[in-house]
Order: sequence, then structure tokens, then C-alpha cells
Amino acid sequence: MLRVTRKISVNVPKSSSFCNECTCWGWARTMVVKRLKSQECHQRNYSIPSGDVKSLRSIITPPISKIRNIGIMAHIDAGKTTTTERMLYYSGYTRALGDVDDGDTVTDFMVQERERGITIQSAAVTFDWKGYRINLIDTPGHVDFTLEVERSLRVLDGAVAVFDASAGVEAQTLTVWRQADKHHIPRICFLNKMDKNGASFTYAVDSIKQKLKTKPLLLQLPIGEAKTFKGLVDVVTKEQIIWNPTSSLDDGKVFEQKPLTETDDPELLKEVKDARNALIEQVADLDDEFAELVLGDFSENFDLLPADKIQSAVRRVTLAQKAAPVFCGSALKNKGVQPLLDAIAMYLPAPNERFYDFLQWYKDDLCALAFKVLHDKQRGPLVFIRIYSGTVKPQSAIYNINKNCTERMSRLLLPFADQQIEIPSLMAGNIALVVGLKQSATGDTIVSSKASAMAAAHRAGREVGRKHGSKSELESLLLAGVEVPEPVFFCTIEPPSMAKQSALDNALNCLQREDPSLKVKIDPDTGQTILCGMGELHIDIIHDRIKREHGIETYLGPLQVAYRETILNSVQATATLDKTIGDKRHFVTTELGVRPWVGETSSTTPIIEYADNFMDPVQKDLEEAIENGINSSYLQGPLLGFPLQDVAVTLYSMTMHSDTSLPMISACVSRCMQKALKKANKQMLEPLMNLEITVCDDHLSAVLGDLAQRRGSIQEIQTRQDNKVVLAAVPLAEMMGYSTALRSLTSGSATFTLELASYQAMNDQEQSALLQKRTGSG
Ligand SMILES: Nc1nc2c(ncn2[C@@H]2O[C@H](COP(=O)(O)OP(=O)(O)OP(=O)(O)O)[C@@H](O)[C@H]2O)c(=O)[nH]1
Repeated sequence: MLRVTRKISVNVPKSSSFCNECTCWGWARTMVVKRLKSQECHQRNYSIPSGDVKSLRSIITPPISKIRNIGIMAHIDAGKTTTTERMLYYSGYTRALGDVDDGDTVTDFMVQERERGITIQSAAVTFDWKGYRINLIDTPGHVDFTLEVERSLRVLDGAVAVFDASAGVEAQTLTVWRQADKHHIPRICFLNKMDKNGASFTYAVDSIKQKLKTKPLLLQLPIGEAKTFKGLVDVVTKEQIIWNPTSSLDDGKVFEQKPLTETDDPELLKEVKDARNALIEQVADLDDEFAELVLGDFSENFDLLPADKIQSAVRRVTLAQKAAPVFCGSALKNKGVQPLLDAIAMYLPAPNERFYDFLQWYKDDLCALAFKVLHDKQRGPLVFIRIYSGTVKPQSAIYNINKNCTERMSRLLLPFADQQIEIPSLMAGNIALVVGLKQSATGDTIVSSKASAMAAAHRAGREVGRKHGSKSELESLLLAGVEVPEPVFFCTIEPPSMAKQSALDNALNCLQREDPSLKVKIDPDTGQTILCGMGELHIDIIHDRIKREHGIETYLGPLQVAYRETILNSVQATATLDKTIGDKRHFVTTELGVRPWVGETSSTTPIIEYADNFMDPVQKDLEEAIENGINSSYLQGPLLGFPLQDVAVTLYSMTMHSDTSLPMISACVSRCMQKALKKANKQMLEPLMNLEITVCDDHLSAVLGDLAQRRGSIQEIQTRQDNKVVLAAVPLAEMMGYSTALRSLTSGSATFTLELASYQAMNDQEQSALLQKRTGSG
């Protein structure tokens, strides 16, 4: 693993507001000390005194008010990884950047991590900055994974949106920004790549204003742009921060911070003063307490307004999501990341400043959400959890509400920077990595015991006036909701050779635990493995991950819609099976009926009933054999072999020879049920999707016209700021390739989410066309 030698500087002055001196964990400082090259003694140095592996073991849990659980949201290539690496470096936990002494980089370390079967950035990484514990949580890159995005947003308390300053708001950021709006997550903006040709602070800020419909609060102004970018001015304190003004060392740890004066740059000073006044007016408009202060004591001269008053007011409006503070820099050129870290601590919320309604039900009992499962080659599944209330301890039992099981966690780790540190306990507000949980999967809710879950359920029941102890009470305590959407697409997946089949099975098992919306089954006729997923992209990514993470090149069959089948009338059938195997005669005859079942919700498992005169009691093993027979027929409908929905089965009679084996009974029941189903009036059901499209006015009519051609029915058109939100129901079969179609209809400006609403009956014409296409008969 990573070597523990760390490069630190000595004699760091304490006075600066950007100094990270106060990150004192009382570590034994047993590390190797190297002096930085060409260090100028009059300049401030912001490298952190950091510990080695041993000292990291003594890290303490900070108070909850000092924890920041944040995500970094960015369009592809905006600089999320570079910014994260700089954060780890400046906070003192990696020795990567331009470590010219021995050429060791974070990338090397990442490769090592990958070889061990895990990457630090796959879920969360923890580090400390000036006494704050920062947990950076990965937000999934692909927003088509609605479930994943929602889950990761659920564990964030705040977010940093990173932009390419030459491109402004790009599509991916726009989409995640909207999701964050939905989940009420406070955000700050970082205009990265200020050094790049074409970088424009004004353009990027305008684009935030226009496209994100938020109020940007300019807390910094850049000094120079593109090639001339060398630092920034803090608008609140009017201090300029210039990186590396004289030193040849260019890792960004050294910078100069001093008040901007008339002699430095009169024009820039005027700009900063104007920006400060504008900021004060803007914040006063959004915050009554600040408005009172401004209008009272400082109405004549904003210059006298203390910086901390402005900062507190900016924090309040950020937490209330009335505006988003804007910072700038160049992660690649090592400029602006330390002030960004300060901003995270200063302006984003602590866990106890967020409202979670379920906390009142758990009080001080443990309540945590498993938000990611990783498979470590050595240690097995590692489960990332966010603790909302209570304390987690290793070697203790936990109860998983989703799986209705008790599990034991063997070890508790903190994903601290580039290492995983074993810890004795962890409290509410934190992110932890748990070893030893065999069943828990992404999205599961974890509490201390079943009794604790029931107690919370009762409290919740009282709150919402439900009947105590009901199943739905317990379900209401599931943090990520109970709904794992039904996969609606499927395709076959094949390994390159039969020898790789078991490796593929293993890879699919691992992926399923991480991603509950992925289902895998075996085609009963062909024996082929079938992947069932939520969308085209979902299946694509799974395919790619099997290759990248498990080294197996697989072949996918064509993508198909997961239809279902049902029946429209009641029918009865009888079947007999009579076979002699060896000296034993297996004889069984049965009579059963199938009928349409109407319930409150649709049923994808058979409803099985026994007629009064059916043998009483039915032996347990016989009952199992009968149910096995029914279940196997239920998975293969009579029209195209899709699973059945909403069918009830009644067993009327059964006679058998005493030597008849249970598998023969199952086979006879299955055959009888298939006979009955064939006789019934059959109906194909197709997945109907709830579609939500966010589109600007200009493209609305094109989008609506296209939906009409896709058999879509518009349910509502809402207005969200300057955008329209179209809510529609559309058959999934019409949605193949929709992301490409929508992109070309709207020049990439619209976004959409798609989720299963229900299965609906196809009309005669569509059904005939489908049967004709699949079987050649209508
Ligand atoms: N000029 C310039 N380039 C940068 C800056 N930050 C990142 N880059 C470059 O932009 C490219 C993408 O950077 P990453 O940090 O990988 O961006 P990302 O957002 O993590 O990218 P994905 O993981 O692909 O989404 C790389 O070539 C970086 O070197 C910057 O501040 N200035």
C-alpha cells in the first residue's frame, strides 16, 4: 500500500485565516520531515502537519457541527478528480502533486488501489481540514441511474458544483443540479480552469444565472484570466490571494495573502468594492436579519460592515438554498483549492443543520443507510454507511430492515484519505466503511435491533396516525424507500467461453449487491443468462463494468422490453402423468382452474387457493411440490413466454399412486396449468412509464409533438422557473433511444427521467403486431 513518508513544512505562522494549523488531532508526529524546496520564509505555507499510518489511528470523532458530508457535482472533465486530489493534498493526507523528489503520485496510488479491487473514489473519502471532518461522497456520473443518484443525494448534506470556466453550465451539471434542487441540497459553485484559454468568469457566472436559475453570490473575483490568471480576491475581506508569486515550487501550497490596495491595482479594487456592495445588497434582499443590520448601523457605509456578519448571512441564505456562493480557481495549476475548502467548512451545512424527519422516531438509537457496496478481493463486501442517529461499534449486531435479518459487523473503518483506518466507534453524522455484513446491500436501512425498529415504527405510527405494528409502519422507516423499481429491459449476456461462465456469475453477483435494480436470471429454455436492467444505459454500464472491474469480455444480445402476460377469463383443465421409471410407477392426475385476479396492487406471484374438497390437510412437501409446479408455469406465459401477472390458481383435485415422486407431481401441476392458460383468453401487458421532461419553452412544442408519435399521453405541464416540466405516460417500447432523440430535438438542453408506472394491457392491434413480429403469427 501507500508508503507513509509525508512531506511537511516547518515553522508555519498561525495568523492567516487560510492557515490550516488548527487541524490538531494531537497526533504523535513521528513522520519524516523534509524541507520544501526554495521555500520563502516570509510567505505563508499552508501544508498541513500530517501523521503517518500509526498516528492516523488516533484520529478522533469531531463534534457533529464540524462534519461536512458533501458531494462534488460536475460535468465530465470539469475537473472533479483534479480538485479532489488537490483537496487531499492540501489537507496533508497525500503526497502526490508534482512530488518531484520521487515521482510518486496519487495516480500511482489509485492504480495500487485498483489492483486491490477497490478505488478510494468509488464511494466516499474522508479527510480533515482546519478541524473540520470532510466526507467527500461520490455522486454517480450517470444520471440515468435515478435510484443511485437519489441514494447518493440522500447521504449528502451539501454539494460543490465544479464548472469549467470556459464552458459555463454543461448538460450533466444541469441535470444533477435539478436533482439537488429536488432534494433541497445547499450548494456552492467552483469555477475551475480559470487558467484555460477562453476562461471567462463573467460568462460562467451568467451561465449559472441563466441556466441554473439560481442567484450566484460572488464571494471571489479572479486576478487575471486564462494565461494571466494568478490568484483571486476575497470580495468579503478585500484581500488578494496570489499563488506562488516568487517561488519556483509550484504545488500551490505557498501563497501570499494581503489586503488589496489602491497601489496594487486601482481598477481591480474598484471592481471588488462594487462587487462587495452588490453582494451586501443581494444578501440583504434574501435575509431579513442581515437586512435589518445593514439598514440600521451600516446604511451609510457598507465598508464598515464586519466580514463575519456578511459571512454568517451568506451561510444562512446558502443553507436556505436561496442563493449559491461562487468561488474560482484552477485545480490543475494549484490555485484556489484551499479557499474552496474553507468555503466548504464555512458555507455548507453540518449534518445537524439538515432536517431528517425520521430522526425523531429513532431518538438516540442507531439509524444508518447503506449507500454503496464495494467488493474488496481480500476482505469481501465493504459496505459504506451514513449514520443518521446513534453510534456504530464493530463486533456488534445490527438489524437490516430491508432484508429483515440480523447481521454482525466485524470491523469499522474510516475511508480516511488514501487509507482505511480501523476505528472503535463512530457517531451520528459520519460516513463509515463496515466489514463483515454479508447480506446488506446498497439502499438498505440499518438499525441496532428489530426491537429498536419496531419501537421507531410505533413512534412513527403515532406521528402519522397509522395502526401500530403494521408492515407499512416498518416500511416507512426505510431510508431509501422500499421501491426497487422493476427492471424493464433485458438482454442475454454471454461469456467469451464456457470456462468463464462461473467468473461471470460471480461478477454478476457482486454487481447485484451494489445495484439492487439489476436482476439476473436464467432463461429456462435456452439456459442463457439474462440481464434485466432499468434502461439502455444501465445495461451498457453493467456490460462495461464486467469488463473493467472483472476482466471479462461479454457479449450482449439485443435489448428487449420486459413484457408480461395475463388472462381475461376463468378456465379449468385436467392433466395426467403416468410414467414408470425402474420398478416404480409414477402416476398423478390433477384438476385446476385459472382466473384473472384483481387486487389493490398487481401481483407478479401466483395467488394459490385450494378448493374445499381438495385433500385436507395438504402435506407440507406435497404443497411445496404443487407450488413449484405453479411457479414454474407462472414464469412462462402462453403467448410469448413472458412472466404472468394477476392470475389466481385453484386446485380442485389430485389423485396419485403412492410411489409418485414430488418432481413428478410438480411436472403434472405445471403441465395442467399450461393447458389451462392455453385455453384462456390471453392478454399481453406492456410497461407503461412515467416520463418527466424538463424543457425550455422554445423546444416544448417539438417535444410534445414527438411524444404524441410515441403513444404518449400528457398528464400535466408544470412551470419550474423558466422551464416547463412535462409529465407524461409512455409505453416503454416507444422509448428506445429516447435520450438521443430528445438531445437532437432540443439541442441537448432538455433532461428527462423515466420510471415504471405500471403494466398496461396492449390494445388488439398492438398485441397482434407484437405477436406477428415475435412469432410470425398475429
Ligand atoms: N486547464 C485546466 N485543465 C484542468 C483543470 N482541472 C482539470 N483539468 C484537466 O481537465 C481534464 C479533466 O480533469 P478531471 O479532473 O479528470 O475531470 P473530471 O471532472 O474528474 O472528469 P471525469 O472523471 O472524466 O468526469 C484533465 O485533462 C485535467 O488535467 C484546470 O484547472 N485547468
